[in-house]
Amino acid sequence: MSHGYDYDLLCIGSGPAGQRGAVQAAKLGKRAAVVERGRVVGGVCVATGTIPSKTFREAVLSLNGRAGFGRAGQGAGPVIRPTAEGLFARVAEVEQRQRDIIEDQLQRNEVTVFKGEARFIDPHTVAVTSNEASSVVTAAHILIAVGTIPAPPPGVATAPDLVVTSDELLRLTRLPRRLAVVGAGVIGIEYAAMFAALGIDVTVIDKRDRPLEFLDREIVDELLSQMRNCDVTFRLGEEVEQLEIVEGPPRRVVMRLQSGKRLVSELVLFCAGRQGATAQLNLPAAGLTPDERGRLTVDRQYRTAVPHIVAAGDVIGFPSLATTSAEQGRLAACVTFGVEADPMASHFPIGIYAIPEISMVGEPEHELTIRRVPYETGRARYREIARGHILGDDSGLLKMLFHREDRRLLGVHVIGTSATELIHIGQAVLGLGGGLDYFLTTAFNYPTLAECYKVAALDAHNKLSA
Ligand SMILES: Cc1cc2nc3c(=O)[nH]c(=O)nc-3n(C[C@H](O)[C@H](O)[C@H](O)COP(=O)(O)OP(=O)(O)OC[C@H]3O[C@@H](n4cnc5c(N)ncnc54)[C@H](O)[C@@H]3O)c2cc1C
Ligand SMILES: NC(=O)c1ccc[n+]([C@@H]2O[C@H](COP(=O)([O-])OP(=O)(O)OC[C@H]3O[C@@H](n4cnc5c(N)ncnc54)[C@H](O)[C@@H]3O)[C@@H](O)[C@H]2O)c1
Repeated sequence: MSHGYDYDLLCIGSGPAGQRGAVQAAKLGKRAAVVERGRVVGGVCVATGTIPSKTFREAVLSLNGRAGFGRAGQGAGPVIRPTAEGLFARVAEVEQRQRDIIEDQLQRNEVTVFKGEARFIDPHTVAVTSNEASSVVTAAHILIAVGTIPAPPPGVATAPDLVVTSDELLRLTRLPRRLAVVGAGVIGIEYAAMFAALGIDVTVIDKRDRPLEFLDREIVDELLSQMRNCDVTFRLGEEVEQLEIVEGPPRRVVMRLQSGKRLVSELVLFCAGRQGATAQLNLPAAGLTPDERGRLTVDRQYRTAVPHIVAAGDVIGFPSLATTSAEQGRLAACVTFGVEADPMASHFPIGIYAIPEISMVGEPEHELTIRRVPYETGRARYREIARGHILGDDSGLLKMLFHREDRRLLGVHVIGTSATELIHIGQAVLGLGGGLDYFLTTAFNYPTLAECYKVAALDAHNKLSA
């Protein structure tokens, strides 16, 4: 089918979507290649996103000596003053290991890797340009998996010591005493929690009145309360209009808010959304037009408006997670080569690696209320659970929502130690269409946090029987 082309599938971008798309094509016996403009393979996921941020979090937690709450150096023992160098060393080590694994996997599957920036010449032809070389590659099919870049801060360019996005944050050479975080999305909340746990004064500014609106409100309220206990200040309902650098000494950043206020900070993390990384692709040459945030629209089979070009991962928008991007990339490759593959399950979990961590699957309470679905809640607090005591986590909470009539599980919401792991029990039950009776009749290992499921189910059962 692809006679005359260099490759059967060319994936632009080597993040989770591009990698999985290429490997899936190779497994189907196709000639696959990946183009990556970054120094190394792995995408935002390995270079600046998921892997570095989660490794940094572990480094912070190991300083605190437990999965949680309070600030570095508090509690027993001498005060520890962490250094940027010490914290980031582990990040670099894990990133390198992840890259080795990905490179090895691509090599094993005979996927060619082109280093350079891809730019369409025509719908089947891409120019790949780097400082060292340039080449032209043709392909029968193309997977656009270029991911996203941070929205730029208004008014200033990023400056390593004053204004950073999540791309530069973990390259700081010293830790600040105060940090302002603009944007209380997932990135802002995660990093605010991590820096606060290091004893840094953190202020979070967001134009919305409630952060993380897609999560269950009870869980978000609990998170904000725990973050406030860690001295994080939230300025909600405040829009940052402009950033300005004031030459010192000391040099400072001034944030002008729409309300007329001015806030001064020694370092600003600007994480107020991300946009599709399509600006350099010359999409018109391929016959494609991105939306106003640089993203591409696809159908349920990841096809763009041009039949032989598919797109997957963050560049197509929600849910923009590493795991869903990888699965989309794999499915897009299957679709491309006419291989039957079940669509991705609709119930995928969301994990927010704040301190404490949060995870959810299914629907939050306010969505059920809006849709007038009759439901009952069951709660288990870690302080009632033996494993919670052993871990020293008294503030964790697991909440399940069941349909009042047929007792189906509708949603699970967890805040506390291992929430992002614990959620998968709920995900399996939800995905298999199970409900209250499963939890009432099953037994879990003891002492584990899984016991929360039993306790929460009994709580819901008692309410439904009352
Ligand atoms: C700070 C942060 C933390 C995150 N934490 C989590 C988390 O905990 N859990 C989670 O599930 N998700 C997390 N994410 C999201 C996750 O990283 C993304 O969903 C995932 O990386 C998207 O994969 P992708 O393959 O679509 O694109 P990306 O990983 O963004 O990869 C795209 C690649 O394409 C390359 N590229 C772009 N344009 C071109 C071009 N013209 N030519 C050649 N190459 C090009 C880029 O250099 C990049 O390497 C986080 C993101 C950030 C920013
Ligand atoms: N654990 C995870 O799964 C994880 C972790 C980190 C990032 N991610 C991914 O990264 C992306 C999140 O990126 P993000 O947090 O930058 O974006 P976001 O869009 O989620 O949040 C941006 C926030 O900034 C606020 N904002 C925008 N402009 C503002 C302004 N001028 N002043 C004040 N507030 C402003 C918005 O109200 C919003 O709350 C998502 O796609 C997410 O899926 C996922």
